[in-house]
Amino acid sequence: MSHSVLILPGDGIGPEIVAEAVKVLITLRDEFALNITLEHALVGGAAYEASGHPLPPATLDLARAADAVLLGAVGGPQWEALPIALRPEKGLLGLRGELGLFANLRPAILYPQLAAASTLKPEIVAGLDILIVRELTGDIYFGQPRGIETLPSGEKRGLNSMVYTESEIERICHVAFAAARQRQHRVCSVDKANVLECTELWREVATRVGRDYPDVQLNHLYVDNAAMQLVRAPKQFDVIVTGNLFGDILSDAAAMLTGSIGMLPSASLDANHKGMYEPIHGSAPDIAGRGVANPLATILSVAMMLRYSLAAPALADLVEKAVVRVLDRGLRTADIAAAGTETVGTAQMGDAVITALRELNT
Ligand SMILES: NC(=O)c1ccc[n+]([C@@H]2O[C@H](COP(=O)([O-])OP(=O)(O)OC[C@H]3O[C@@H](n4cnc5c(N)ncnc54)[C@H](O)[C@@H]3O)[C@@H](O)[C@H]2O)c1
Ligand SMILES: CC(C)[C@H](C(=O)O)[C@@H](O)C(=O)O
Ligand SMILES: [Mg+2]
Repeated sequence: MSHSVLILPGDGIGPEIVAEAVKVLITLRDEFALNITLEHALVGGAAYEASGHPLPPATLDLARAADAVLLGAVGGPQWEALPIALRPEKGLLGLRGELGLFANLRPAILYPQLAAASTLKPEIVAGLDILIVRELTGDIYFGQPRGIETLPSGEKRGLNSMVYTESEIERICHVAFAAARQRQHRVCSVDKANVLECTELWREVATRVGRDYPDVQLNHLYVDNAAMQLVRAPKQFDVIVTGNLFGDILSDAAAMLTGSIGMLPSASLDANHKGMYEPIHGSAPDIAGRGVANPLATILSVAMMLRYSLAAPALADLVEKAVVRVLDRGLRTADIAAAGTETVGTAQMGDAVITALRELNT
């Protein structure tokens, strides 16, 4: 069966890193019998420039029709003065919300070859393998009411609402517990139940769902402690399940444990395994256009796409093995290179992954 994949390069380094991931998809299509069709569309700032909206209806329609979406990154300083509703980030949030992509899987794995690239001591991070399960369509990101209003005094007030329903918490917790069953059978639920009622409910529901998984050990941490534990002793974690905002922040922190944010892929899934796949990093305006960004997070996102949406787990393994092989060979983009050592550019890294894929096929 043919699967359709929509490519949304986005802004900044998005087009550069996505180009390498598309090379991987095309190689798999042409040389490894992966039955896919590729479509391209605009999202984010690029779409705003072309059509006045960060998520044009045509892009949303294509995304709805696709089996999987590959997204680079959105945003940039040139769009920061726009109203929130027209900002590039709204394009991304619109896709997540409209497609119902509530389950965001963000694995943080330390490749042994990159132990020296982590800012933490090697013994703290060696063997690290965490899965952050971030709820992606609720919380303060989507809660109502929201906005900036002017009070009778003339002073302005900004407002966002942290909102979760029981069913939203339940379904993401089931994703986390099911994932833990495939791993180390441990779930840490992260909240701020000592202060916020919304997350008091989160803890209650997580505990209830946990009773369906007696073989999985559940513990709870407040988010401030969880942030501290992530840098103190990250290997204590197996699966972390948390809300949209805490998951956003904790996953960037987890990224640095692995050496670079340029290494972390993600999958955002609906209830039927339709998914959007993107690196967890942003459009990196500081390095955009220079051909130096690390494409591996995006290429590893393709591996997740193969596994979760394209029913091609063997090819997913192959892509991951190819990434390991280029790391073994010592290829390093600037973000994962030790000081003073040789680096490769975005396209060279992508080409090296393709070479490794072909070698692994023989
Ligand atoms: N999913 C997304 O599309 C997404 C995610 C985060 C931020 N953003 C947007 O991106 C823009 C920039 O945000 P930011 O600077 O806070 O975060 P960022 O993730 O873009 O960059 C943070 C730092 O990491 C570096 N970096 C990121 N990706 C890299 C890669 N692949 N290779 C090498 N280095 C990399 C950048 O150079 C920068 O120094 C903002 O507009 C923000 O809203 C988008
Ligand atoms: C760009 C922004 C909307 C996004 C988020 O906050 O979810 C990003 O930081 C991410 O982690 O994917
Ligand atoms: Mg983020």
